Amino acid sequence: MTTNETHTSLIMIFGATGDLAKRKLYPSLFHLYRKGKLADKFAIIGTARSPWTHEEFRANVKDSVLTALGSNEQIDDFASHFYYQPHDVTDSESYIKLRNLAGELDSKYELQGNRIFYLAMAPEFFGTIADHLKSDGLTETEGFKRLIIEKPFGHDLESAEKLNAQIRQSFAEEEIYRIDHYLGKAMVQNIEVIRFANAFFEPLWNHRYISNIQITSSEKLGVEERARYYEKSGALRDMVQNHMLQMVALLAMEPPIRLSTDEIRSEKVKVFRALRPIEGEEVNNYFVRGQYGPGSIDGEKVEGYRNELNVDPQSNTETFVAGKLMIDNFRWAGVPFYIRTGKRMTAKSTKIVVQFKDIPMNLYKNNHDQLNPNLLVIHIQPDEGITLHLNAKKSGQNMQTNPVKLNFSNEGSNGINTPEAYEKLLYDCLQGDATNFTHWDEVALSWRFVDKISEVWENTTSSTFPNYSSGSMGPDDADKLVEKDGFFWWNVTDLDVEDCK
Ligand SMILES: NC(=O)C1=CN([C@@H]2O[C@H](COP(=O)(O)OP(=O)(O)OC[C@H]3O[C@@H](n4cnc5c(N)ncnc54)[C@H](OP(=O)(O)O)[C@@H]3O)[C@@H](O)[C@H]2O)C=CC1
Ligand SMILES: O=C1O[C@H](COP(=O)(O)O)[C@@H](O)[C@H](O)[C@H]1O
Repeated sequence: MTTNETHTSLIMIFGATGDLAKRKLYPSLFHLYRKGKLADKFAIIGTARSPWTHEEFRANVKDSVLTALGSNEQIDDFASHFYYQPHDVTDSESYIKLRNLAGELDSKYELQGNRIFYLAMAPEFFGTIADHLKSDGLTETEGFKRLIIEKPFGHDLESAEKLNAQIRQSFAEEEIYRIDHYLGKAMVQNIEVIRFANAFFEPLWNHRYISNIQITSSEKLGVEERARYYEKSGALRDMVQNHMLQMVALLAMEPPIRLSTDEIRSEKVKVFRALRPIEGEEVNNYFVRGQYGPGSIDGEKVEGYRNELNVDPQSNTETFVAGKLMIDNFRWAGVPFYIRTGKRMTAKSTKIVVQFKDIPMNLYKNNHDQLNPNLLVIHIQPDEGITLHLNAKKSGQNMQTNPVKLNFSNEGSNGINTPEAYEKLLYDCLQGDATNFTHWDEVALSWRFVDKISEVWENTTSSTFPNYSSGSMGPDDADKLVEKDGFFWWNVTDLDVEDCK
């Protein structure tokens, strides 16, 4: 469901002085404002412990927009909608102050009692805030009330269940918007369109014609200042439980009977239910973990993970995961979905490669032509687009083949598209469209899958860490994982849309 309406709401941001708010949320809100999607009837209340005034807050918001977008047109008008209330999440009294300010702004901007609460804070506070929002009367409102909740949603299934039960005391499932920012990326949203709006893909989209699917999401950055969180999370919880599994679900799901939130989510849930559980001794046959050592990125020397700030020098935390997922249903029987993700790799790149099966016979082999497999490459970031790798005839008087690439480049959006993803998702929430947010059932099933793997990894110290150099594409075992099935990882750095023209 999407419309181009403008929307009226109060947005209350918990964690308003933090990194996410500054780098992603304020620039996204500014974009929406500039595009006329927020109209004049909106107000933002920022809250955190820092004792800022409204003016200091507005100056920070302007600064973050200027830094991210370099734009100052309409910035003063935009910033005038921002208000700040210092507040400690555990202190009941300050929720009363927030409630009073919300009431005042409701009348001033004619917000019809619509409220979005955005929890951009450390996850240990999510439950407490949700409790207070109800007990201190902030959710008693005449309009809609919606809760946007950042990742991670729990640390494992048990903690996620507890958190879910707690927030469900204050919000109904349809009022909860669990963010997975990959679901806001243009080309992730395009997966469904590519599959379900093209006559020639859907008939081929199954085990008869697809040999394997590879999803790579590599980063050049290391752990940066996030070691306190990352040491307990690792790449499996940080990237696989959410973003990687969500992409798998979109690639593997059945066509929904209609494009409604419930129908799409229900098809994704069926994929998670069909995921072959990997546990115990099987884990190391299906999954490979890695941790970066020192190396060089863009010609600059960088430290290994164990030397990063706040990281245990003996850390057993994985900064890289490669895995083979099997979806045990009729459509996907026998087709491996390979995933890999990690920090400090060669390139910042997210790509999906769908490799089709070889044709039954090569008629051109007398010319010693090696036929390349057909590939569909979906470029998620930094370049956005689609490439089809085909075989065509070489020009001239011969019957020789030549690999060719048909390319669609999503012009005008070359870069890391995270702010745009937040913009889309914020707008979806304003519209009450939860399709691109994760339902509790998806979260629960993906934790159930991931927990079995982390159980094994946490109970066995890796004797090989660090096992890949910064600036590489991960440990050798990740290559072996795919090679033992007769495949290899397609080189994502050779597959850029620009290179395919
Ligand atoms: N940063 C990013 O790129 C991403 C972040 N996320 C998620 O977003 C959330 C926020 O992350 P991030 O912005 O990086 O975190 P930060 O540590 O930068 O910000 C935390 C915020 O919480 C406030 N805060 C801390 N303790 C309290 C308290 N007791 N009462 C009230 N406010 C408090 C801090 O402000 P003050 O000190 O003034 O109180 C600050 O505004 C996390 O769940 C994270 O996992 C998800 C994806 C990417
Ligand atoms: O959620 C997260 O995602 C980022 C990667 O996001 P991207 O949009 O830049 O691809 C990752 O760096 C971070 O560790 C993780 O928490």
